[in-house]
Amino acid sequence: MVAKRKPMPVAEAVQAVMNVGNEAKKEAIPLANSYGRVLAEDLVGDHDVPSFDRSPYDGFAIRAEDSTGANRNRPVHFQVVGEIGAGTVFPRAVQAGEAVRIMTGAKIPAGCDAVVMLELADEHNSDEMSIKRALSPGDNISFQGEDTKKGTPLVPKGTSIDPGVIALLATFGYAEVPVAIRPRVGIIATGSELLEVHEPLEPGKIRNSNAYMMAAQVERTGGEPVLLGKLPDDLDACIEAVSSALQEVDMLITTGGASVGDYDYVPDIIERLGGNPLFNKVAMRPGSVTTVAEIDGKLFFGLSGNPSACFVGFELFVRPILRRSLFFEKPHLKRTKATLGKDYPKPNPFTRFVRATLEEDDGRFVAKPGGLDKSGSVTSIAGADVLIALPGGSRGYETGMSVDIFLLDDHKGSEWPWENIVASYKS
Ligand SMILES: Nc1nc2c(c(=O)[nH]1)N[C@H]1C(S)=C(S)[C@@H](COP(=O)(O)OP(=O)(O)OC[C@H]3O[C@@H](n4cnc5c(N)ncnc54)[C@H](O)[C@@H]3O)O[C@H]1N2
Ligand code: MOO
Repeated sequence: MVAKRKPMPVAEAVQAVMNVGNEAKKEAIPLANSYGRVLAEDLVGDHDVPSFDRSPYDGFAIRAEDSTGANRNRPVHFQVVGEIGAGTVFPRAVQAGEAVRIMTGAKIPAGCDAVVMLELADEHNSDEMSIKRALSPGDNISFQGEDTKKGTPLVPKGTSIDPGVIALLATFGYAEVPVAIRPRVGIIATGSELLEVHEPLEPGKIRNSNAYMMAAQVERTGGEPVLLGKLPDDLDACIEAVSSALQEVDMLITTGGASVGDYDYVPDIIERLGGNPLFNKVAMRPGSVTTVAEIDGKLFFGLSGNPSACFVGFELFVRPILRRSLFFEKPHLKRTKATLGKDYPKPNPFTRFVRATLEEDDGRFVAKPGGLDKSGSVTSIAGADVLIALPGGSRGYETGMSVDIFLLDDHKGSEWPWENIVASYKS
């Protein structure tokens, strides 16, 4: 007789994993390699940006008061006393009636408080120009600190480094960037039916797809996958492999063997290695067999062998703790609402996480369950944008109902109807 397992509610199970401390650690890496990594310290501007008043235009820097009264009939003339490009500083204070030819990005010379655009100045020769309109102090100046002031918090730690963050890191002189060390996540596939990816099919066998899928999930989350191969259904071999893998990695995932069958060894492995089980069944579908334990102070995830269940188990249980150990403040999948795009008549006592595509219809997000909705299905994972969360109960769900969705990719969103936009901006 197989011992009955008691399913733990999903939220409680997720919390149980999050309660296991997984300290985030940092390292310094070159800026050029930091894209996609996670910032390990708050980024605070240590100087004003820009750090000096500068010209936003090619033109002439003047004293605004000297232009008083200029109009079309009575242009005001200036003596052009020099020229500066960006990076060059005019060496002296500008006097009454003088102008400095200045290029975009150059520091405003001392004494000047306005810039006339080149197009609005009449140049008479290389050392004289006139203008037909008066300027006010501050006209056409990019002021020191207008972008950001020294001491302003700009990007919190735990943020993915994207091109905008890279621009800031470069602006503030981070040749080396403090980033979270990518936790090493070991992946072992179990099952005597598994073939390597390059092997031809044989009767009763399948290729190991879960290990590679999870390696990609680990990478997408920000961790470093460590593929540790596949194991036959042999308890001693599994125990040996899990035990030595745990020495090498920060957390370990196995796929397969988590259920109650004759060769489902996950419970035995945990027991034999003296692990502390957090749960061995979750009130969800797919992935009800998801088992998590702490062994030797490290998290051990026994995910289902069924591909869709394995996928969901990773996103719900592995992703958040991995993100927590990358300093993320909000480690869980982003949640929002959408309209159900297709009937889901199958009632279930457990919460269901249904793979679906996300489309936009008349300004609303519509989530459409796609493909075969079985936990053994592999095809419906590809192309899934979201997981629809359907609470357990005795009824099904109808098209048009409002449902919670979890976004599988941080940057998901509907694509712009680009041709329409281009058409509407034809000027
Ligand atoms: N009597 C019961 N049988 C089952 C129960 C149950 O409660 N009572 N639960 C079912 C549910 S739900 C799930 S989910 C599966 C979970 O099974 P395991 O985690 O033990 O996984 P396996 O039996 O090893 O494999 C399941 C399925 O997935 C295929 N598989 C395994 N590894 C991989 C891989 N690396 N890549 C691709 N596919 C893989 C495997 O061949 C099986 O077809 O148990 C149900 N049974
Ligand atoms: O755990 Mo199974 O995936 O519920 O279907």
